[in-house]
Amino acid sequence: MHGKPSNIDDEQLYLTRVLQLMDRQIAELEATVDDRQSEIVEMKRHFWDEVTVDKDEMFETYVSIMQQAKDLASHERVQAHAAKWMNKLRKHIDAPYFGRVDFVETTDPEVLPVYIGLMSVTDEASGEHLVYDWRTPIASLFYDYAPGPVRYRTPADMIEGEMTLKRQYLIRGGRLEAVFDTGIQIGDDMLQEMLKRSADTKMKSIVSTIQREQNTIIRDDAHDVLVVQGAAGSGKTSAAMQRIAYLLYKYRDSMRSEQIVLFSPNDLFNDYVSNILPELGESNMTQTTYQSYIEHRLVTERRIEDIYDQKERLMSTAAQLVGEDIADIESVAACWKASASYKLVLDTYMDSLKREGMRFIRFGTPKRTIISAEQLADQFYGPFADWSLPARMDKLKDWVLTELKAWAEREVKRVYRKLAAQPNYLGTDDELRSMSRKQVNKWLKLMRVQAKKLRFVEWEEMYLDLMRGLPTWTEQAGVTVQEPGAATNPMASERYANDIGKRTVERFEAGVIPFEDASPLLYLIESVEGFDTFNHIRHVVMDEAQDYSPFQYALLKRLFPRSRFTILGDWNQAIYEANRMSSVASVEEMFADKQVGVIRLTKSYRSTLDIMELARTVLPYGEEAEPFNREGEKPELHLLSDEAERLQFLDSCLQRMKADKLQSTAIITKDEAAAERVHAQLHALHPQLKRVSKHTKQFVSGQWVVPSYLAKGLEFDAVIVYDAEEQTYGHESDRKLFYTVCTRALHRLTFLVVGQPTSFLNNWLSAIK
Ligand SMILES: Nc1ncnc2c1ncn2[C@@H]1O[C@H](COP(=O)(O)OP(=O)(O)OP(=O)(O)O)[C@@H](O)[C@H]1O
Repeated sequence: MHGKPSNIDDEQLYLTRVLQLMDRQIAELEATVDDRQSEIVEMKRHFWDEVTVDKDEMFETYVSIMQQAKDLASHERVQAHAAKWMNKLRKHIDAPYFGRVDFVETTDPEVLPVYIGLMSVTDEASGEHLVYDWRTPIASLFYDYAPGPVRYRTPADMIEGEMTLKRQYLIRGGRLEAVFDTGIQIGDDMLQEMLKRSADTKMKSIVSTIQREQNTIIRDDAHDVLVVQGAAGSGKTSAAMQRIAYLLYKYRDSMRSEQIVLFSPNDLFNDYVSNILPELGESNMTQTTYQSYIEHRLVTERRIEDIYDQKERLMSTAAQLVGEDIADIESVAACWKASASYKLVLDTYMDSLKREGMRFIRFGTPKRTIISAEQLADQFYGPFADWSLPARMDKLKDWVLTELKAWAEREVKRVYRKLAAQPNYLGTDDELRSMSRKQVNKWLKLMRVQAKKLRFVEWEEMYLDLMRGLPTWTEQAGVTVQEPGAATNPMASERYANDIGKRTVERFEAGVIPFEDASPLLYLIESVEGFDTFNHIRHVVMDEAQDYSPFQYALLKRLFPRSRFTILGDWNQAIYEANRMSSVASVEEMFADKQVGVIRLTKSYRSTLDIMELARTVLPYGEEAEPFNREGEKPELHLLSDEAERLQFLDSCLQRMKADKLQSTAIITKDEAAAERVHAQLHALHPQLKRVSKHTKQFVSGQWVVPSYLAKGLEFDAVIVYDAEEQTYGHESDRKLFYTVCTRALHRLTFLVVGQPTSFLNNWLSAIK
């Protein structure tokens, strides 16, 4: 492009040119797709006609078949590629670009206008790049600089020059609706426009308004582990999604979307973010949760408690102890079992297993033992004793397989003799042999699977051995059990260890593996069996990373040894006191053997200025969160005389939100029981009202009742905090939970209170008096 469009008419002409080119390309690709489709159909129909089948020349026949198959595959590849490109053009033709920078390279006086969009558009006839993909190196100028001296890095070089213009466009349905010339930040006007919008059902991409600090996250390539601490609503999740799209573009020849894994808090959140990559023209990555990995890996008949059940349990025991001056043993146990100190206890226990303590499961049929538990232990602690634990397991497996084979040979003969000795005629000799083999193979097959999967250890029983002797093991490990933040006290420690051990045994006996025990149990199993690894995974993204314990980090790190990590968290929102990495510094320590980068996002985009200012008073000592200057309704607090009046008021709130056409409203209760109650009471009047539970899989717009901890990571146009009283949010440990709840609101925040408002609101209430 020579000569730059400088006024609105020129811009209109440029857009028309781009649209015409895209239209032409779509038409050409359509023709290619259709042609190839008919050719493929023809080739498939006449595949054998084209092959020369020559009985005497088998090699020639083989070559001929291979050639035909190769031609077919090549046609199919071309067709798939053309179809993909065509769909991309169709998708982006409504708004082919959103930004432009004019760049003059130091070594060349010509002005290069760089239009930036979601995909590149090139005029192949002239070789001109009419639109650059937002992920190209030159496009980074748009996100990083104001007009003036600039530079960007290409794979080969650093290019320097000057930016003479920075412009943004609002294009909808192929029509140019607005043009803004912008300065340092990507137009505040544009961002205001974006942020004023209603919360949609799914998270949206932010490509056209990525901020400079977010761009450093998206394009960072220097670190193996990138840790992002970002205030609530600072765009951590959004930036992470764009980062994945960026990496898929940059490494398009070597990285596929399935090689990227997103660990998110739950299925609902996974659904919430599932649209972004397809919107950006990429396939979705693998999305999972830590719980689903644990459930896949721990083969057990017991129910594995998840973090939400644990939270409910801890909230209810804490509520029972309000005002009492005794330690909450449930909370002490949950915190301690997620700590590095408990890991030392497990390591000590594991060390002892080298000498004794392994519990094995016999091999055999229900009636007959083939290899007893004692024989297995004799091998493990006898001939294999010099090897490491995983090597011993491997050797034991081989030994078992050999023993089983020998048994099977003996058993087939025995069964055959038994059948042959029967007075009734059962079949020919061959038939009798085959019957005997079949009978034995049935058991052999089962036992071989058991051996190959190393399912011959009673792991849960061993874990309970550890629990029964917990005070001793703790002492041997040289650590103490203590309340979080309390001073070391060996007497109290022994009592705690004893109590914790007993309670754990009781829970296991009741058929439940508590959440705090699931990761340690898996750690025990994997340390002895050898660790599971997913070597093909290239990148792991952990969202809500403050909610993972050191144990979980250690497991994930080992699971993905060849992967880079993007770790996003907000330590202000660490609502699982019992299960968390204490700080960004501890994450850095965890990955001390890798190149770690830390980025802090302090600006918050989600909520209005008033909501963010309120949130800041809830957490005065938290990490900085600078609100984006967006006006809205002031947060409200309503004092109500009783539960009946609260429900009545809620009913009118819901009606108002509906009349105001808000797309999404959340009534946030502290716990699940309250959510169930509110939903049951209001459902008749508001049949559209839905309740979120940990089993909810789909995020759709509308009116919801949500327990506090499940609202994490999500956002709503309006949030009504159902039970904002001291009685509910009265404990210091609820402060971050309350902060998290308040920061879910984009435009409106309402507190309902029966009794005394929570003291977390005191600062705000005195400020607005
Ligand atoms: N650069 C941006 N342009 C437009 N919108 C943005 C930008 N950055 C963030 N947002 C919007 O701000 C909101 C919050 O973003 P996001 O959910 O990614 O933040 P977060 O840091 O993960 O939040 P939290 O930790 O509170 O869950 C979203 O609505 C997102 O679209």
